[in-house]
Amino acid sequence: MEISVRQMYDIEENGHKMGFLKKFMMENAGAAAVRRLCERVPDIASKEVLILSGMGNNGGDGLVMARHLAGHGARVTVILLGTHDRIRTEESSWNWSILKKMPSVRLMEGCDSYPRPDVMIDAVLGTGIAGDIREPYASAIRHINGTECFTMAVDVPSGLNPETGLAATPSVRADVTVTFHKMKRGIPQRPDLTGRVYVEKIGIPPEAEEGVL
Ligand SMILES: NC(=O)C1=CN([C@@H]2O[C@H](COP(=O)(O)OP(=O)(O)OC[C@H]3O[C@@H](n4cnc5c(N)ncnc54)[C@H](O)[C@@H]3O)[C@@H](O)[C@H]2O)[C@H](O)CC1
Ligand SMILES: [K+]
Repeated sequence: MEISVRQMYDIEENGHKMGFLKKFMMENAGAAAVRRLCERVPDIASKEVLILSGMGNNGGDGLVMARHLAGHGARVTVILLGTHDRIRTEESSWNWSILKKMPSVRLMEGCDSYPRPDVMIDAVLGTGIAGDIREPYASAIRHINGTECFTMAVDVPSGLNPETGLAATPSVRADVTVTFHKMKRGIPQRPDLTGRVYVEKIGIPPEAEEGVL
């Protein structure tokens, strides 16, 4: 079943009000994405992974992935597309503060030149996308598309509108996309951008869908 972005936000909100806090959803989202990544890239411990994280919760999912990937022995760099004081949500800031205590993960706040990794994680933009892509997000997306390496998009390839299926210029072209809870209706419209799509449950109680679906 495909759902709208509005329905996804309402389900998330209901789950949060039930006490299944958004930070738990984010933890499960990042962990599920890493499990899929390890399936697709079995020798992850020998890999250089670059995570490009935006300032919203899509970026927060990327921060969770950084911690899990460090646990798997990967060499992880996170580029936050702004400064940490401009992170927009409590759950994402919370994950950033954990990474600050982890020398095993290289953290950068903004950057002039991007490292060239073996694996790229697109955690730039998710369901919060609105309008034309602004900087520094646009450059980050162009960088992702300019590398040949294996690319995983978190929730939706950045630039693709998960409601309408319309793709901004630029939009990420991913090898795989891991989306959360249920398929958002715009995602299956652009297999050329998403690559293979996995839909992962993130622990939201089914009761959170009552009155929404
Ligand atoms: N579905 C769930 O239950 C869960 C989803 N998670 C993840 O959260 C994101 C949605 O997070 P949100 O903070 O609402 O939005 P984004 O991160 O996608 O973007 C907000 C961020 O981006 C800026 N922005 C928006 N449009 C543009 C643009 N055109 N150009 C540049 N910048 C833009 C905006 O200003 C904000 O800073 C969802 O996709 C999932 O990945 C939860 O982690 C778990 C639960
Ligand atoms: K993304």
